Amino acid sequence: MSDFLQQMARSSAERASAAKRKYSDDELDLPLLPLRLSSFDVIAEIKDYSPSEGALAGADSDRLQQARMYAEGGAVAVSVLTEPSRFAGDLRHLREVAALLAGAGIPAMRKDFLVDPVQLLEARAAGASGALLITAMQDDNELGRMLDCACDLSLFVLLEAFDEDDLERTARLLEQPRYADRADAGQLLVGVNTRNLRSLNVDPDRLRLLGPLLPENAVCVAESGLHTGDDAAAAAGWGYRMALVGTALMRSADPAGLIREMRRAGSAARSA
Ligand SMILES: O=C(O)c1ccccc1NCC(=O)[C@H](O)[C@H](O)COP(=O)(O)O
Repeated sequence: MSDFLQQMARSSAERASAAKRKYSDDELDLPLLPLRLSSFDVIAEIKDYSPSEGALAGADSDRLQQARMYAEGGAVAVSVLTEPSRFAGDLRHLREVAALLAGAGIPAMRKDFLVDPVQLLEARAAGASGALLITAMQDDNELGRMLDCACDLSLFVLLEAFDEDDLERTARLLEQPRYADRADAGQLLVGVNTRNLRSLNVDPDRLRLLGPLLPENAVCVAESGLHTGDDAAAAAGWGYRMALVGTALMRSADPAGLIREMRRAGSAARSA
């Protein structure tokens, strides 16, 4: 595991032990929204700060207005960073965005470095309908425990890979009927993150190079460093059916228009 992920795993475990408690059925009884997939989709991210780019949200920026624009552009889901130490995230951000989006039928996803099932309960209690899990942060048993908890809570999962090894492990997990069924239903997605966790730069070539290793029985998501419709079209040509986009949308003067353009270009490339 890279130093960055090790650091994130340690601080995440500390947060998880502080979060350990029982969650009542009432707390978990919030709207649960499945992903409704189309030909090519965008998961739009709310991200106030990026370790590689610095501040993405100005002091006067309005998180809820940003989420409204994501909904207007047709985002399939909104990812909300909750990691506090390097991304200035907070569970409160997720709670606010999920409550707003529930009215529009758009699921919110917890984006963090999750290492303990209690953090999935926490996500659900904040109104999330999905969560990101990072394959490289856990061994198969630990990851299985997280996936089982997510299935029990009916959360959709974006299972994130950084390299060939992660994708091989993912393919083995997807041989298990429980996870294969979730993947078939489009509720277990497989992501490829182009971020190099040593330099923190993105490596756009990774999407192309790992394209042939994408599992056939899952919807695959191109993550990090996508900025334009052309980027979405290229990803679609390599076998991805979704893009996870944060920085470009946080910086755009017209996030709804950019989401529409990425969806259009990705979808056109898929049908070409
Ligand atoms: O965003 C970063 O600088 C970063 C650094 C180290 C590990 C992860 C990082 N980002 C998490 C993500 O995966 C992205 O937020 C997500 O894929 C969206 O990427 P982008 O569109 O490039 O903001």
